[in-house]
Amino acid sequence: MIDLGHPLLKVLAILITLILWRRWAPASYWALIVFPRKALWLRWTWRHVASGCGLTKKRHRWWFTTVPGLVASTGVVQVKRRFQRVAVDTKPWMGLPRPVRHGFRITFHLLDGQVPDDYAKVCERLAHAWRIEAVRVVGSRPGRVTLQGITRDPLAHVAPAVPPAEPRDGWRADDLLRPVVGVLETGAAWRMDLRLIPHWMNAGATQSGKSNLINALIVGLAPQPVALVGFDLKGGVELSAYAARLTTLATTRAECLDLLSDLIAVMGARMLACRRYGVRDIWQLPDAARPIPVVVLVDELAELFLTADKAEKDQVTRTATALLRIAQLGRAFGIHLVLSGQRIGSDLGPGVTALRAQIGGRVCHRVNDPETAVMTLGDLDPDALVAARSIAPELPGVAVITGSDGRWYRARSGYVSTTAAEQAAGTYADVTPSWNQVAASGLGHELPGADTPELAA
Ligand SMILES: Nc1ncnc2c1ncn2[C@@H]1O[C@H](COP(=O)(O)OP(=O)(O)OP(=O)(O)O)[C@@H](O)[C@H]1O
Repeated sequence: MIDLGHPLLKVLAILITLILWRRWAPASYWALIVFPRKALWLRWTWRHVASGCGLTKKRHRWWFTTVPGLVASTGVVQVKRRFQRVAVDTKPWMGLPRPVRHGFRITFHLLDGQVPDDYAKVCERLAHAWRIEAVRVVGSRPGRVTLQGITRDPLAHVAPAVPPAEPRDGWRADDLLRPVVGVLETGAAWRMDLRLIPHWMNAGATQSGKSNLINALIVGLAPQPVALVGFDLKGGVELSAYAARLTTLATTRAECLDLLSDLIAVMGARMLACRRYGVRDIWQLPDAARPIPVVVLVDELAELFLTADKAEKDQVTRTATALLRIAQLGRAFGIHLVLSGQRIGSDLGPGVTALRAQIGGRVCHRVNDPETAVMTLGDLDPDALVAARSIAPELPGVAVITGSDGRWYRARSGYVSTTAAEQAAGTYADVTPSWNQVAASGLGHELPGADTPELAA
């Protein structure tokens, strides 16, 4: 007969319960079992960790001790008296760690002379010291910085993006040009905010997830009153599936050049309208007079810059100049670029380097060559480069991106199959403005002086 009260059986039952709890409800297991121990340990070791990571500062303090030799243990001064003014290492004040999904958050008070970037620079050191996957700066306000410790990669499993089921359900006015395309490593939504960062570069090796991001963008933008324009230099194989929601699609270099000229003409007309109203950009225009925003999706940017002979060189120069003009002026006039490609290196010509300087939004998926990573992220932070170079091939869709706060983040797009994106494009086909509507939108609505010859033209 088994004695159910036997201590060994009790221990076994507790162990099995813990294992099952951890497996089936990892979030509550983390918050109630693992986190309290971790939080105590973080507080207990903070002085050593802060000192090891270079976050402490020397401060002079009055120090009283009954055992003078003890003060020497700070490694600063040898004192003979019991009451002494000594230099000691001061650690930044650490708030109470708070559990979050996949980790914890802690707010620190910055010591005088410190800035949040000092913490961003030592994130990798902190992650090793705390024995966790990663540490990121997730917020700051005057005198405070909040760090998030990530205990396991939250990007390993990201829920697929679900296209809105009902037409017109898909967006709110606040979401205009701010589609959610995935999740950030911190667990927050990855919003590709075209209003804040007007142009984006989407780089990555083959099979790294570039097209998936375009699909997620199509699903996010399809319900919105925006014009989507496609440049598909892969002969249309990537974007033609979404033709129902595209205002126009160019598939050859000549077509691209014509379309770029048309976009520049539209931009010129919008410029004139803004001037007539005395405003700086289309977002300051009255709602009725605001032109339709245009999002230009370019697939395989390198194809636009490759030259085989002299005749093509002229075409490429004109294309590069047109893209650069849109990148420079497009934000104010509601024309946004999303440039995708495998190679976005300076070997494609000086046009690419100049273009990059105008593109604030960066998405760097797994890349084959360091130069594309440097080209995409190089002016962000050396740590961003390291993070991009270490994206594993088995995690397509993972990328290093610029966040709305100007910092870099690891993120992963929500999986969107071509079929789902095609379906979304079909559902919202009736939202698609024609090219004539795009060109004429916003012009002539009670425009002061609309009858002037230059505008009428
Ligand atoms: N966020 C994601 N989650 C899960 N799977 C993804 C994700 N992104 C991409 N994939 C998968 O990875 C594979 C490659 O993705 P995708 O076609 O987007 O890559 P790509 O960079 O556009 O490749 P190529 O340059 O060859 O067209 C696809 O099978 C896709 O289903």
